[in-house]
Amino acid sequence: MQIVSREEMQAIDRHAIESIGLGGHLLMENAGRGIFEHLRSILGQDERIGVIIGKGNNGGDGFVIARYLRDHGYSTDVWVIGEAAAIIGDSAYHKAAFERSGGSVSYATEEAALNDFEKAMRQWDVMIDALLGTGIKGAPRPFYLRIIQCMNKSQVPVYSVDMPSGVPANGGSVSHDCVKALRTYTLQCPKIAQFTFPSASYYGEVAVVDIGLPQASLKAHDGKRRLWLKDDFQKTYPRRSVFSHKGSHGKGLIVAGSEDMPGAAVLATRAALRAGIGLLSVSAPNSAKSIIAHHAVEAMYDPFDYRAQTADALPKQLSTYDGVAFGPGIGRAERVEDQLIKLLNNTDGVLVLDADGLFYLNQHLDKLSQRSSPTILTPHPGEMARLVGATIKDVENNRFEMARTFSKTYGVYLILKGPNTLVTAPDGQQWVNSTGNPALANGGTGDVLTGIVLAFALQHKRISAALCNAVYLHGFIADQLSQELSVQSGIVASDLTVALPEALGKLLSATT
Ligand SMILES: NC(=O)C1=CN([C@@H]2O[C@H](COP(=O)(O)OP(=O)(O)OC[C@H]3O[C@@H](n4cnc5c(N)ncnc54)[C@H](OP(=O)(O)O)[C@@H]3O)[C@@H](O)[C@H]2O)[C@@H](O)CC1
Ligand SMILES: Nc1ncnc2c1ncn2[C@@H]1O[C@H](COP(=O)(O)OP(=O)(O)O)[C@@H](O)[C@H]1O
Ligand SMILES: [K+]
Repeated sequence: MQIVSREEMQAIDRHAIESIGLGGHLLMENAGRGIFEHLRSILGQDERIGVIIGKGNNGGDGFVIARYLRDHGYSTDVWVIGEAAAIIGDSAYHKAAFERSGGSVSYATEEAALNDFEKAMRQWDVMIDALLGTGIKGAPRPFYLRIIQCMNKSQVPVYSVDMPSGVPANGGSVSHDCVKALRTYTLQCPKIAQFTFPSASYYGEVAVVDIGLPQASLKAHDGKRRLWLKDDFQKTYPRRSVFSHKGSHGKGLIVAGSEDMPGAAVLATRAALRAGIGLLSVSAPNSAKSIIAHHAVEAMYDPFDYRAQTADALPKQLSTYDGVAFGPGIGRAERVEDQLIKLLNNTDGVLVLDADGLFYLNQHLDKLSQRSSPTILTPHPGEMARLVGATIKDVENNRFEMARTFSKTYGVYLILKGPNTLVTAPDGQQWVNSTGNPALANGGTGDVLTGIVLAFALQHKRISAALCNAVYLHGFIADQLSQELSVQSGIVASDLTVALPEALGKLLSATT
């Protein structure tokens, strides 16, 4: 499913109307009707519904919804925020259809009308927010802002059309009030704002409504951002040949752990083994080795002198591995920087950099472009901020743009973690993960992801599919555990490694 910017959505609509010849009022009919079909399955017949309509096309969708609600016997109260004369084009077409069907409209044009509007609002059980959609420019103007504030204050559940009003479709920083929706009905394509912060926090639940935009229009303005779904996992997950052997599924090395953080190495190791890696070695200081060995008996050990303060503090035979993951629990020391440089210069296979393995990377970014085999970085927003010299807020506001620029500049695969983890390939293609929940918001879950990433990168045909599947499975395990236990806390990283095979089985056998 394509994720779009404001400009792409407008260009897609324009293409459908001008090049394909679909009328704008037809798309509006599809939008309003589609949302109505969802609403009728959740609204009680005795509920009083307020429909709040702005002067653009988002408001036009509101007129269609109001017509269907009325026709199906729902008590419907329609308010236009603005003058009657401001409703033009396709929206005026549907306003006329609504009125000719017997519907009536109230108008709130200025502050003086606010009292009446608020009085009407007190009668409502539910409201439909068709005030502003993708067409918003800047912050809502003062009167619209007052309406938005009234809506939020009222505590009446809000169902937003396309976007929670006030939210800019491209996300970014949002310092004004926006409608806080209980649910948002996204029209055809999710917008970037649904996956950046703080804009995402206004959406509530999200349902996608197909409005019949032609594939040709979607393809003509493809921003190369997609949502990665179960179906994508099932299509791309590699099935094993009966003739395969341990050498067929990748030989990996995990450089992880320290005296203070042996657990990170355990988690990454167990995850890589459970995620099906053929052969796995671990490099860790002697002080951590026995703990790791105790918890992951299947792994081998590639020893080196961890007390060495130089790049010699790495196994000698790096080239014998198909892939190396570096970072979980290694801590910060001069030696770590030396190790990073050696890995960047000397590994021929896949290189995964995570956690403190990323700490010194901002000093050595030039080395990334010189690598000829895939480099995968797995930063959380704090680590990303350090890599690009920005604030965490900047990263959260502009995840898509920032990740794309970084991946293209340095030729790396980037997994920018957090809710809706974003995977970016060196050519700029992006995929948003659709699994995971706050059960993952605790220490060690990132180490598990690193293990799965390494294992999948060595088993999939395409690295991008491997990474999307790794984050999908990681989130899916957490979703399964949260569902089974009915909690989103108390699930710890090692639970994920135990639950991995069963979750994978469910994922592969589930029908979409
Ligand atoms: N045919 C199609 O394209 C289809 C579109 N569809 C629907 O249309 C939506 C996009 O419609 P849109 O482009 O008309 O923009 P919309 O979100 O209604 O807002 C624009 C209006 O708001 C105003 N306004 C702007 N900024 C403002 C501010 N800061 N504060 C206050 N007001 C502000 C602006 O006024 P102006 O600046 O022109 O004075 C203008 O009147 C889209 O989300 C989807 O729901 C579907 O029906 C499918 C077919
Ligand atoms: N609220 C959330 N919803 C979904 N996934 C989350 C959430 N919070 C954290 N995660 C996921 O949990 C993992 C945490 O990784 P990280 O921050 O590196 O933790 P650690 O370094 O302690 O292992 C990431 O995969 C991240 O995407
Ligand atoms: K809206």
